[in-house]
Amino acid sequence: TQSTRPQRLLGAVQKNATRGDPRSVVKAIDHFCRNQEWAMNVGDEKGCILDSVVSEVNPATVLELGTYCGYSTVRIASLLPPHAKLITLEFNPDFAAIARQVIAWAGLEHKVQLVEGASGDWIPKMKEQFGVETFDLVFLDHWKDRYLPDTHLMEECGLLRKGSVLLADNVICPGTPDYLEFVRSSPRYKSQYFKSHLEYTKVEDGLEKSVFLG
Ligand SMILES: O=C(NCCO)c1cc(-c2ccc(F)cc2)cc(O)c1O
Ligand SMILES: [Mg+2]
Repeated sequence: TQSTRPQRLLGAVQKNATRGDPRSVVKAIDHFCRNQEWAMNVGDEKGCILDSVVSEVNPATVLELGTYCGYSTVRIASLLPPHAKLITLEFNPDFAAIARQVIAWAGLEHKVQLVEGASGDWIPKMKEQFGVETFDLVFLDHWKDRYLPDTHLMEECGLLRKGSVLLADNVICPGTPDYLEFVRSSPRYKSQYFKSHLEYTKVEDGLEKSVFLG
């Protein structure tokens, strides 16, 4: 039976990365995606921007929407302080199964809670299920048409505080026009665009960093 691309990506990690070494996991995935098969990880170029925002925010609580194979989960979790928590939501069970193994290979299970299901269902349950007050950082990288409704939902559920940072992938490609228009025009957000490229390509893409002003 045929393997899937996520399964082949996991194989590349298990073959080429060192257990317990997050940087080697990131390097192995980037090498696989550049040389064998493109995959929709945030990638190395946008990944460096992600790293700098994570380091600047130094978050105690992080929400990632869209785990895929766990590439950005590993990048973020490897930069978190000792007792910080990252909750990552993934709708696709096949992606989630691969991501769990990638995160485990990196030795980061203790920092990461991977939740399977729809963001729209789980966001309202965050406080009661995971004892979360508010998120210091949210990385949006899931279905592009869910960025805006989920941002409204996070506000309504009191999951954002003054200074919470939203960092959104793919605001140009595939694009999130309604989200971009909202965060750039709303008086409740201070937005900034980080121009980059679609992972492993020369196509323009970028990250939008938006600070919630309360
Ligand atoms: O759909 C995406 N993520 C949610 C599902 O896990 C996604 C898609 C693409 C992409 C795909 C096809 C193409 F032609 C161009 C871009 C890129 C990304 O970074 C992404 O996050
Ligand atoms: Mg993406």
